[in-house]
Amino acid sequence: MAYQFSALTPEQKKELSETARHIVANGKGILAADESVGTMGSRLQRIKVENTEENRRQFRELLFTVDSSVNQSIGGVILFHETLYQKDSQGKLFRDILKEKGIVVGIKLDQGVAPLAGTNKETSTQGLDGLSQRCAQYKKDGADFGKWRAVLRIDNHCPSQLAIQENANTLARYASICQQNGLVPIVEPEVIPDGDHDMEHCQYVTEKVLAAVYKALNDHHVYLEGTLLKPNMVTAGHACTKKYTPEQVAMATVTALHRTVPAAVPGICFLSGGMSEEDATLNLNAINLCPLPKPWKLSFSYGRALQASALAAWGGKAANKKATQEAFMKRALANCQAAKGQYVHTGSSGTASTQSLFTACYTY
Ligand SMILES: O=P(O)(O)OC[C@@]1(O)O[C@H](CO)[C@@H](O)[C@@H]1O
Repeated sequence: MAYQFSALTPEQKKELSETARHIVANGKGILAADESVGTMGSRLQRIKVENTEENRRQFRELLFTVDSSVNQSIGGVILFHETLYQKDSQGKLFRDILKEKGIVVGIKLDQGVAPLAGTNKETSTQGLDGLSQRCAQYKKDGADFGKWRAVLRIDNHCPSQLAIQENANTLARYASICQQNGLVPIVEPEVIPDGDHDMEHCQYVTEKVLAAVYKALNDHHVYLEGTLLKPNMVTAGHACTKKYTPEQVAMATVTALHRTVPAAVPGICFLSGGMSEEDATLNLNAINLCPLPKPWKLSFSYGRALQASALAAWGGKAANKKATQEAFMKRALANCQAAKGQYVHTGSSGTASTQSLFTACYTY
C-alpha cells in the first residue's frame, strides 16, 4: 500500500478545506447558475426570451448584482465557462462582483454525458481529457471550486453496475484533478427523478450510488475535507402516485446519507432536481430538523429552485429589475433559513414558486 506518497501538501489541504467550509458556513448554500447554453435556452424559451449571449448575460447580471446582503445566504456561485468571462453593464467582470461580496466562484467542469453502449440508455460524463489544464486556467481566472454532474437513472436494469462504477470512478478522477489544481470539487452523482418508482426504491439506489462514489474517492486519494457532495434528495419518482411528506423525504434522505457519506465531508448541498421552489425549501428544512445524527452541513446548490420565480418576474425586461432581484433574494433567504432548520412557510408563495420544475430526461 503506497501510503507514503501523499497527494496534497498540508497547505493545499488547508486551502481546500477552508474554501469548502466557507461555502456552507452559517446556513449558506450555492447558486447553481452554470446552465450550459442549451439548458439556458430551454429556461429562456419558457419566458419567451431569445437565447442570445446578451440575454443570458442580462439575466445573470441581475442575479449577481443584488444587494450585498445576499452573502449571508449564498456562499458560492457556479458559473458556466461563458459567464466566468462576462461583465456587467458597467464593464466589471461578474467574477469580481461576486468575489467582492465574499462569494466563492465555481465553474462547471463536466462536458455533458455520452451513452454507455449496451445499457438501457445509461450515460457516462465527459470532460476528463485536458481537465487538469482547464482547472489550472480557471484557478488563475478566479475560480476556487468546480462542479461535475454524473447522471444515474432508475428503470429496468438501471442503474447498472457498469453505470454506477463508471460514474463513481469518473467523479473520483475529476475530484482528484480538481484538488491538484486548488479547486474544491463538488461531487454530483444525481439519481434523476424520472420514473414511477417509490421513495424506498430511490433510497436503495441512492445508497448504492453514494457507497460506490465514496469507495472511488478513497481509491483516488481524494481529501474528503476539501470536497462538497451535491446529491439528489431521496424522493419518489416524478410519476409515482404515492405522495410523501417533507418529513418522510427527510428521514429517507438523511438515512441514506448517514449510511454512506463519511463525517469528514464538510457539507452536502442538495440539487433541486425539478422540485418546485417551495418543495425544495420545505424538504431542506425538514432534512435539517430530522432527528438523526447529521455530522455535515446540509445545505443547497439549487439551479431551478433558486431562479424560477426570478426568471418569471424578469420576463426579459430591464424594467423588471427590482421584482427579479426581490424574487431571487426571497428564495436565497428562505433556503438559508431552511439550511438551519428555521424556515417557516407563510402560505403566501407566488405561483412560480409552487410550480413543478421537472424536465424529463434531464441528462445535461
Ligand atoms: O436540479 P437543479 O437544482 O435545477 O440544478 C442542478 C444542476 O446540477 O443541474 C444543472 C444541469 O447540469 C445545473 O445547471 C445545476 O448545477
